[in-house]
Amino acid sequence: TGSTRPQRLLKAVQKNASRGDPQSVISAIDRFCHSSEWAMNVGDEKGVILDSVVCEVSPGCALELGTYCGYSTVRIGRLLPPGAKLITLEFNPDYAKVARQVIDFAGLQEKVLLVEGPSGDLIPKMKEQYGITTFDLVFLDHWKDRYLPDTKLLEECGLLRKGSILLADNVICPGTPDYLAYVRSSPRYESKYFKSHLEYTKVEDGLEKSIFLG
Ligand SMILES: Oc1cc(-c2ccc(F)cc2)cc2cncnc12
Ligand SMILES: [Mg+2]
Repeated sequence: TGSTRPQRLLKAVQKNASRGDPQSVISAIDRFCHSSEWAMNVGDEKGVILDSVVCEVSPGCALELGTYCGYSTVRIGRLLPPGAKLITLEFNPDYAKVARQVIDFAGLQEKVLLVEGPSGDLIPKMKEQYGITTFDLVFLDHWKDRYLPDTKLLEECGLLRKGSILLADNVICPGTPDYLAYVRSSPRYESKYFKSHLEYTKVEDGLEKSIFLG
């Protein structure tokens, strides 16, 4: 039987990147996606915006919803301050299997905890199972119909604090209209749109950055 796209992406990392060098892992995946096969990583253009938000927030505790192959996990993990942790949730076991190997190849396994399962089930367990008080940064990059319910769940579970930052991918393409309407109209958020392009294409997309006001 043939390989899957995530497996071919992993092979490209193992072939073209250097073990323990996160930047080389990022570059190898971007090269694979530009020249070989498109894949739904946040990509290099939106990735620069992600990097700038991670550096600005400098989170002690971050959450990623939607790991896929671990590209944005590595982008975030490489910029975390010493002792900081990133929890990343992935529903698809085949994606999780590849992502673990990409994260390990980058040498970030001490900073990153990948948890397999549906975000709606895992978020309510964050405090008791992983000792989380609140998240300083949440990167939303999973199924578009889960952005709004998971955001409300984070609020209800007391996992956001005054100043927590939500950064959402794909708010234009594929689009998350209910989430955008919510964070842009709610008095509990201050929201800003960063215009960009769908990874590895010229199609418009962007990131929405929302500050939770408490
Ligand atoms: O960044 C992304 C892009 C796309 C996507 C797929 C097909 C298409 F035509 C356009 C966009 C889907 C995603 C699902 N989860 C997380 N991120 C995604
Ligand atoms: Mg995305």
